[in-house]
Amino acid sequence: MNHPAYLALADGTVFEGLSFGAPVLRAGEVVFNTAMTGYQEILTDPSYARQLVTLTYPHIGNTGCTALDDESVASHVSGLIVRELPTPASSWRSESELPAWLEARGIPAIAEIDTRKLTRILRDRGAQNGALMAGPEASAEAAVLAARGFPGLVGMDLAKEVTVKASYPWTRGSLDLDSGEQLESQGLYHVVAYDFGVKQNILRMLADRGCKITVVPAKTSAADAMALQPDGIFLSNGPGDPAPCDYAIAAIREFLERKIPLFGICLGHQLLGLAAGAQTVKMKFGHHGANHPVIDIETGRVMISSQNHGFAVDENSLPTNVRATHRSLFDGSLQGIALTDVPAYSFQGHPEASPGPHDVGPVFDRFIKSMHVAKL
Ligand SMILES: NC(=O)CC[C@H](N)C(=O)O
Repeated sequence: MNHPAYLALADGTVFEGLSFGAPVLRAGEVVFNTAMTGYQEILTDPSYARQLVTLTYPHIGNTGCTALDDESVASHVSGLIVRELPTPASSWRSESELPAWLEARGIPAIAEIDTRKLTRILRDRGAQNGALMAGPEASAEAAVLAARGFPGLVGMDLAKEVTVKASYPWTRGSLDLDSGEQLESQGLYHVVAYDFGVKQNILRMLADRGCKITVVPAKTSAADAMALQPDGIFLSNGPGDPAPCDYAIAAIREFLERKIPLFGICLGHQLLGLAAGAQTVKMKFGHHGANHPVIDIETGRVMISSQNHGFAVDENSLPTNVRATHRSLFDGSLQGIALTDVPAYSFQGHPEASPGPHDVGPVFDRFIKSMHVAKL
């Protein structure tokens, strides 16, 4: 028997449904994600901290869960919102059912609500502050109060909350589908990767391209990072507003002065933009999905990309030494930048996909090439 669950928005709108995760109350920003696959990767993407994620695809949970699909050790998402209660898992890869998996991680989940109606609200009015309360004690009133008490993501530094406590090495690449073996990095380049909430597939894709990686905490100073003698610096994805992450912006400015190859993804892209002198803005409902077309401005090539962001670098604020390299074909927003005087690049979407299409994978190669050139 499923207990009741309530999803409340700060404007007082309440959706009543059934609980299938942990019996807890969590507040956050309510967003919608249009990806049709990859619920487990979404639920383990640390960039979703303090967000309640609505999946517009209705059949969620029917392939179960496996540790192989985790994008991080912990789950930081605040809650899950879906149309239908999950059916029993049917997949040879499945190790656990989604409801048990959510409960074990303390994540509340609501099903049997009208996710189309909710998504239309979010699309028309923008991402909303909200709260999800599930379990035998759940009440609509308590959910509304919690929704109204959530201050919103603007100004919230969450990278410092989800980052790793101590640095660690990473050399593991992707699973080789022919042999079933986990590939190992050849160790050609040493990359210091700032963990602002890193997704592991980024580390695997760097390892596949010959990088051995030292993952470091978000507040690592530029001097400490340089002491590790890296060939390049990587800035990861992560949750929250990039603007308050002043420690990271200061470190990136030093890396730019030293002209060391640098590559950023998502939050890392936004932080590079801020360090270079541009500004970031909060988007209306952001981009969360796995089919977003992005154009490479130089080549005219269009790629279908995975996206998950609610802030963006404002293209109009780019200083003269920063070039726009990619744009979203959904709303024209900036999707990539390159500095003209140093080998520093970044991409707003998710070239590592996971979940999503692999069209943008080659943007990693530009970083590898710049480390190769710097070593010559
Ligand atoms: N995936 C990310 O890195 C997200 C970046 C940032 N938290 C945003 O919402 O825009």
